[in-house]
Amino acid sequence: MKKIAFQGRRGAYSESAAYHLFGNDIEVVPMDTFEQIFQGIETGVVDGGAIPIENSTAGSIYDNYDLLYKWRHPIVAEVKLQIEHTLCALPGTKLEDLTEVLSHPQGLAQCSRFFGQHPNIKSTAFYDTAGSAEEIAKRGDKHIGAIASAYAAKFYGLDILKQGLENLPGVNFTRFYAIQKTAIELPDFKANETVKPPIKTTLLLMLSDSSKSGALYEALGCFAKRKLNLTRIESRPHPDRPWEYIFHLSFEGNPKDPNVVEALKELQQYTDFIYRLGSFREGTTEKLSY
Ligand SMILES: O=C(O)C(=O)C[C@]1(C(=O)O)C=C[C@@H](O)C=C1
Repeated sequence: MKKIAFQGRRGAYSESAAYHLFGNDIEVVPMDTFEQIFQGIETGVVDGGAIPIENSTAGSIYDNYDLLYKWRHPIVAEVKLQIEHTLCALPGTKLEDLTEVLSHPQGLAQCSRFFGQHPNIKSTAFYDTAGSAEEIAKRGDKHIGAIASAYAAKFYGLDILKQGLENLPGVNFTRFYAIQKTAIELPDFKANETVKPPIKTTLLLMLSDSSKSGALYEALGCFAKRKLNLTRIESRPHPDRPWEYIFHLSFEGNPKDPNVVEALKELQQYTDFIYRLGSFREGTTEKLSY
């Protein structure tokens, strides 16, 4: 059985992502930090990992962008999960009893409106959503609540005080990647065949002359002129070259497509570093399930 790591405690959203990405026949391995997932894959302690990369309202999970650059483990799959947060607390607690609510910073950001409406409740960052549910179950304090999944609330024996706590109920999604030690074999490219969902490719790149005006525009022209659809671009500071940036760029395209091969060849003229981090099927949108 494959061992798949995720950051957090049992019941974290990333655990649900692990099942969607690798199937139900896996052993999930909770880890304290994202870096431990990458390390575990490197040393073979686990076979793969499920990592969040961005939320549709709160934005990028920068730690994972930086770890993808550092460790270069290939991305092999993607899923977009609809995240539904609950406010949970010890059995018998009422909303009026709460003075503090713990959760992962992303969970707090995605539920910021709740704190705006309840200025007397303090929000406290904790290292993951399910871990915050576990923590309040351990502390046994009726003044503290947690923001976590309904599954986590049940798992740690808590009551659900409110459901759909996210700022935009029904439209709060987090995109997750599956990473492992080796890349997957891609389907062959056939001209005039529409593959659904399409193959996406993610690259890391650095521009060779970023001080030149239009440098990024020219580099991206390689995709535009071949009608290759860019789906995401994120820039992150280089870890040891001040004011230089690493671009994480995703586009719809199979590297076996000659059009993609040409685009990447042309891109080399404008970059002094390109690395293909992965090519995989674009993720579908799914509901939480454990
Ligand atoms: O804390 C969790 O449950 C996680 O899986 C982490 C995480 C994240 O880092 O974005 C995953 C999905 C939600 O967006 C909130 C938190």
